[in-house]
Amino acid sequence: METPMLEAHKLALNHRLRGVCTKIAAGRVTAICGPNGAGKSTLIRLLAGVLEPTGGEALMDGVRLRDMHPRARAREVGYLPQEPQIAWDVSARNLVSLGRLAHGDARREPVDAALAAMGLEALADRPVSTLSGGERARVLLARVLAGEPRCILADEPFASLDLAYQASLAQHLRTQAHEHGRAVVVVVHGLSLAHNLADRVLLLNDGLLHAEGPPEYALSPENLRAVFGVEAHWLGEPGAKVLSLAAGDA
Ligand SMILES: Nc1ncnc2c1ncn2[C@@H]1O[C@H](COP(=O)(O)OP(=O)(O)OP(=O)(O)O)[C@@H](O)[C@H]1O
Repeated sequence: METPMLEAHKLALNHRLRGVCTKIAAGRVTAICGPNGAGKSTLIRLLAGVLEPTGGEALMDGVRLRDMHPRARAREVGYLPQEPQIAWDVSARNLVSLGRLAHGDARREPVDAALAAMGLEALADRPVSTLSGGERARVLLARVLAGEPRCILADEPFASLDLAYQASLAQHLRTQAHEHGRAVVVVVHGLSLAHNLADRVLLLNDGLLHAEGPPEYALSPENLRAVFGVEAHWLGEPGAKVLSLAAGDA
C-alpha cells in the first residue's frame, strides 16, 4: 500500500467544498477537473495550506498542514495560484530566485534548472513587466520549480500557454512525478489534456468529489454526462485521447 503524501480528510470550506476525502500519492500526476464553481481552486488552496478549512483536515505525511511551520510547509509544497499577483517589478531570474526563500539559500543551480525547464534562458534578465502573459506564467511556474518542493500544486498552469509550451509543461510535470517522485496536482479545464497528462483524476461537482480514479474511469462518458450534462465520447489511443462532443453539445 502506497503511503499518501497529501491527504484530504472530510475537507470542507463553508458551502464551497463540502467534505472531500482523497489521498494523493507521490510519484503521480493528479488532475482536478470539474465545472466552473465546482470547488477545484478551493480544494487545491486547502491542500496547499493557503486556506484554512472550516471542516476536516488537509494532512501532509500525516501531519496537519495548519500545524506545520509556514516555512517548512513552503519548502514541501509549491503552489501556483490561478491568478498570481506580482507585487513589484524584478527580472525574471530574480523572481524565480524567490522560489529559494523558504530554503534560505541562493543556490543558482535549481534556479538555472527551473529557468531552463520553462524555456526562459533568453528572457532571464528581462523585467517581468515587459513579458507577455504566457511568458510571465512560465516565470511563475519556474519560481515554484526552483523551490524543489515535494508537492507541486498548480491551479490552471496551462491556461495561458501556447500548444508547444503546454506539451512541454505536460512532459515536465510527468517527469517531476514519475522520475523525481514528486506529487503533482494540477487544476485542468481541458479534459483531453487531463486525460493524457494525469495518472489520476479527481472529478469535482458542486463542492463534492463525484468520481476519482484513472482518467478512463473518472472521465467516463457517464461521469461527464452526470457532471457537465453533455454527451461525449473518447477517441484515440491511450496517451493521445481526444474528447468528442455529440452534435448539439459543441
Ligand atoms: N472568496 C469567496 N467567497 C465566497 N465564495 C467564494 C469565494 N471564492 C469562491 N467562492 C465560491 O466557491 C465556489 C467554488 O469556487 P472555486 O473557485 O473553488 O471553483 P472552481 O471549480 O475553481 O471554478 P472555476 O472553474 O470557475 O475556476 C464557487 O461557487 C465560488 O463562487
